[in-house]
Amino acid sequence: MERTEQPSRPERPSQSEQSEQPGRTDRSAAAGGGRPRGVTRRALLGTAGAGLVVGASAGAAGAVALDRSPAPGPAAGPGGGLGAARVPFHGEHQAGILEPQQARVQLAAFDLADGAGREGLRSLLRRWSRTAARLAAGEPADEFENQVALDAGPCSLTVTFGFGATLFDKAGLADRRPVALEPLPSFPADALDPARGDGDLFLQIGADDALVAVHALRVLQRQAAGTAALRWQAAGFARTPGATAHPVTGRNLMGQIDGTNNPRPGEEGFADKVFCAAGGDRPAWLAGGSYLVFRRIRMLLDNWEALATDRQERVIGRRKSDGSPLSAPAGAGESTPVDLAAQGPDGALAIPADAHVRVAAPAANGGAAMLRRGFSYHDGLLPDGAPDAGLLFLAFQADPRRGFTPVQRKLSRGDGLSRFLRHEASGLYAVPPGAPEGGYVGQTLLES
Ligand SMILES: C=CC1=C(C)c2cc3[nH]c(cc4nc(cc5[nH]c(cc1n2)c(C)c5CCC(=O)O)C(CCC(=O)O)=C4C)c(C)c3C=C
Ligand SMILES: [Fe+2]
Repeated sequence: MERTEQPSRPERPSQSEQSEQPGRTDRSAAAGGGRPRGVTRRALLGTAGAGLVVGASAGAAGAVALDRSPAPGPAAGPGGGLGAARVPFHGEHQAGILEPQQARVQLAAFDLADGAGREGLRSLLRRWSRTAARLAAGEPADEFENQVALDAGPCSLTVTFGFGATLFDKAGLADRRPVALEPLPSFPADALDPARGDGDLFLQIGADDALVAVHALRVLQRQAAGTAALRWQAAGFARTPGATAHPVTGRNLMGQIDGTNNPRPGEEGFADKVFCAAGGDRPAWLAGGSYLVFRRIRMLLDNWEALATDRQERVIGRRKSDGSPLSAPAGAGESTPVDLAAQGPDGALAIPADAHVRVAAPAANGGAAMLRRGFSYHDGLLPDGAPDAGLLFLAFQADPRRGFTPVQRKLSRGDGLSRFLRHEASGLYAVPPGAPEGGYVGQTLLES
């Protein structure tokens, strides 16, 4: 049975469409295009009382809880409702950056085969883009369709492509490698396994259904045969839409509300923090693109869970219950601004000197900022019985030399949270701009 187009397939809204907060823009608006053509706000929000509901305090792209419960009517049923939500593949920026995080993610990196060269890369990127666009629109792949996800709609599928530094030499593009794609420095306590990081080509595949994401990966992997081989793969998850009674920013496996203080689309300076511009040492082909830092960060959950809640909260600087900063009264809510100077009745800092939010804050790092979009992972137990679980940290930024690197340098030295973390794999990728209709991701690199 083939999946068919639904007559009234709702588009998946951007963060701003969900939050309805003034001053925010949706993915296309951030790209200067406004709401996707032909999609009304009503379609984006679903019918009254059903569909998409958003919290006022949501702060993070990808951290906004969203009720995508099926709307009544013709879109319900197989591929309808939540499954019918779709994110257009084409646009100024690639999909999977500004949209809310889906419930599932597959991350994968590939290495280019010897001899594939520039032509092999171009052909692969064309095929991958075509397939990603078809799957995101709810159409079957036009090659290697294995019918694994036949009954499902696109479930907000996004496929985001990244290029590792090693790609450029192999594809005869060394002169086009961005300077900012230089390897990340090693940080104290890094315990990185290169086999689970780096890679020439990177894919972030997000969907609200695990099978839809795995299906996309499988098809893309088979299309790469002979041109690029899978180097590593990781599966992650975030909160499933509709899992909470009220929209709340998602939690990580330490139980913290994670993603509150992300840069927000529509805020002044957002694009400068997240997207690349041309000029200076910044290549024109990457304008409108971004850089993605990936870190596989294992959490020492047995140690963490042995800590009393009030001590856990002092490690972060925010309460577990509602994410409110320790500088504000309990119950103030996660959107309450952090006051790093606030003192308790005893005169001590309300947010401890080594609290994660203090050490990571842009104010403490010369304004360094990034758009975090991480997913949890839980891959069973290690030989010593500890959970192999943590965060697939993903952060988009305009320049890692001004974003991730200075912040991680500081965290690795003075962050109370780092006692409970192990950085086990790492990757840095240039994320090209989005492709126009009829184009492919990477075209600006390969054809300009
Ligand atoms: C180098 C960058 C960062 C890494 C690595 C990192 C790992 C990491 N963080 C959490 C949990 C939380 N982080 C929070 C805030 C926060 N984290 C970073 C950067 C890195 N985190 C920044 C820039 C910020 C925002 C700081 C601010 O401006 O206030 C929070 C608080 C809620 C929030 O704002 O998101 C939590 C919780 C974990 C568990 C983790 C590694 C596993
Ligand atoms: Fe953090």
